[in-house]
Amino acid sequence: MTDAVEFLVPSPKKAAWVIDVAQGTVSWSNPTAKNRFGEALGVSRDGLTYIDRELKDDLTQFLSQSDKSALLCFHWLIRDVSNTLYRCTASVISLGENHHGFSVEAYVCPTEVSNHLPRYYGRKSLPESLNSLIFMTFSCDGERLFLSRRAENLFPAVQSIKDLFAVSGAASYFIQRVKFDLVVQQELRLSTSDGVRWFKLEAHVNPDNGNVDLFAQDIQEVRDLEVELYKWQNYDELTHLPNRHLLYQQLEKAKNNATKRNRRFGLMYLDLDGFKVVNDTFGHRVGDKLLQEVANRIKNTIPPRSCLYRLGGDEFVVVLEHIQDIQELVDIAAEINATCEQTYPVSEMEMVITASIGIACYPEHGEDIDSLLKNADAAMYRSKASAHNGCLLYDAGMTECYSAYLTLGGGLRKAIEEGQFELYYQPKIRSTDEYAVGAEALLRWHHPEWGMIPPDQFIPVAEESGLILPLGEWVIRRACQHIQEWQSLGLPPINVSVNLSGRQFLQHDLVDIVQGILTETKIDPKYLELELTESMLMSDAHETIKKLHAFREMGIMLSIDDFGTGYSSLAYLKKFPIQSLKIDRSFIQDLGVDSDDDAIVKATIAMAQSLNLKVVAEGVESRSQMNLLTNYQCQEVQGFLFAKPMSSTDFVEYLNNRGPDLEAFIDPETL
Ligand SMILES: Nc1nc2c(ncn2[C@@H]2O[C@@H]3COP(=O)(O)O[C@H]4[C@@H](O)[C@H](n5cnc6c(=O)[nH]c(N)nc65)O[C@@H]4COP(=O)(O)O[C@H]3[C@H]2O)c(=O)[nH]1
Repeated sequence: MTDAVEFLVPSPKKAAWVIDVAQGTVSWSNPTAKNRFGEALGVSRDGLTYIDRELKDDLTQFLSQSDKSALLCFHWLIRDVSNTLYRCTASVISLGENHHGFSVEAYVCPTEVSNHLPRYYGRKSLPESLNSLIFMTFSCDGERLFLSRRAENLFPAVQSIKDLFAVSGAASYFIQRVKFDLVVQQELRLSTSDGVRWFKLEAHVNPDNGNVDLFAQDIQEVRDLEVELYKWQNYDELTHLPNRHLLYQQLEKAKNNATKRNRRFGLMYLDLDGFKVVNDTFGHRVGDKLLQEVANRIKNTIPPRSCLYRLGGDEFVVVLEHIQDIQELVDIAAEINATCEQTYPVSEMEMVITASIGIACYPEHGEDIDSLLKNADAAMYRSKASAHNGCLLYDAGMTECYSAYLTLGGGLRKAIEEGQFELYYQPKIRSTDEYAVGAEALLRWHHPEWGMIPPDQFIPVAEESGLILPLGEWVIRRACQHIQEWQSLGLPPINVSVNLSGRQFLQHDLVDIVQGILTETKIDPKYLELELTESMLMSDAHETIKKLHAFREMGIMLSIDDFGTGYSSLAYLKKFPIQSLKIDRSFIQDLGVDSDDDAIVKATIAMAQSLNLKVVAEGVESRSQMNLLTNYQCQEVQGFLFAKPMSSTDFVEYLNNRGPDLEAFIDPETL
């Protein structure tokens, strides 16, 4: 195969030499010939290089065929010092009066050709000797005169030279060139009995009769290889999308077009949220399948004038040319977000994955390709840090945030080691008597330089980097230690809920870790509650149910957080052994103002009760919201109306004032 490629792209430094036939010597050779062939050119004796005896005889005989020999070349095979096969092509030249020689050039010879190549041609038996090659002769008018056996098999219907060609325009051009140049070499597509294939053609006009001798070499395999190579360099193997290499090319073109025509084009940087977790948990085969599905979905969502690229991993870029205004980009990104988040049936699972998108527009957000890419990337990171499955348009302040985001990752690691984290507690209030009967543990990071960093900003970074696993374990341990401390202070035992992150929930030994912490802190498991989100339950129902049952068997309470923002299917929730659900604060916010939210909250509470689930409303800020929730028989509430999250010390004081008396205390589990 390599031979064939080399054959088509001969080295710029061709080996060439001249043979004096009468003397049987190489009378001149260029350095390439000397270096490449050494003694294969001939044996050195008395300062001369003598060619092989047999070759001398053949050349002499060839010459003796009078003038006819000059019309064709004499060919033979030779091996270079590294044993590579070359084809020598010798043309008759004059070395003085009645003194002839040969000018020789050597080309790498593909093995498949060498197998069929006769030692020479140009004698009477020429056509017969060429039967295994694709050789044809046409009259000066292009009429078929002779086809070798192999040519006959390939082109049985050919009557005229132009019938050979797949494209008639190419035929006329080639024939015209042959007429003018007399010797033509060209790569063209011919119509064979096997379909259209690429050939390397070599045509010579016979000066005696004007006939055209045509040699063809089938190079379809080489072409296929070249196409493969192009695909390999420019397309992603998994999704078949164009890759980074083509992206840069298209961006350059898009920029030039936009500058010339005073137009805009847009760039979207897409990164899947938590894809690493999918890969780590379900393996690369499932991850790959999911990537293919996502890529297909995005491809079908974007407008026809745009193009999707895969940069690698879970990163994609969309380029959109001819944008009228920036809002168009935002709308398309929102559409991508919406289609991405639908479930994906992968390996008999209903998988969920979302994408964070950063948008940059030329020329507003960068005048060169690198700045545009960098800024779209920064916007994507910003979007990911604020919430998953969102999109953000770049603005100049983001580059700063971006570097802060990157340093957060490193800072997080140090923060765990240096104990910069603290758990705050927000009371959960029983609606009937407004006593604090539980609390939610909320993580706080006291950064030595930046002060308090809210969890919304660092939890996504911790998720992405995997640091959520040690951090999440620390949260569960610390919450259990506090439960134990409060009980030893004589406070009524209350239930404390801890948020689990998606990646943490997928951790294969999570059940063992929690069991270890319970044993270590010696608390009754019923006082620990794990808050899960709907999307965690959707990823792999079978594994999830197994894990949830293991927690339930240990006596741990389970709840669904942010209910209403995901699948909101109560029927689906029936499958899981959970005890309560928390209505997301976005529904509570407009309670009494937005009748839709009222209806949703009312229906959720009613349905949850029919499933024997406790309902907690979060984000209660006003008395009117509280009154409505009590009316709808929501059992517990949480919100700034009662208390903001507070440190453990403050919470102890709070419980002393607002918690139920020990005697009057009702065990939360009996609610
Ligand atoms: N506007 C308003 N907000 C209220 C009100 N009542 C409570 N909140 C806030 O709502 C969030 C409730 O927590 P979440 O939905 O689980 O949402 C949490 C949770 O998803 C995540 N998070 C916090 N701690 C942890 C943790 O230890 N592990 C994990 N995985 N996530 C955590 O960060 C999110 C945000 O936590 P926070 O900033 O502490 O924000 C808390 C809380 O301060 C109210 O009346 N009005």
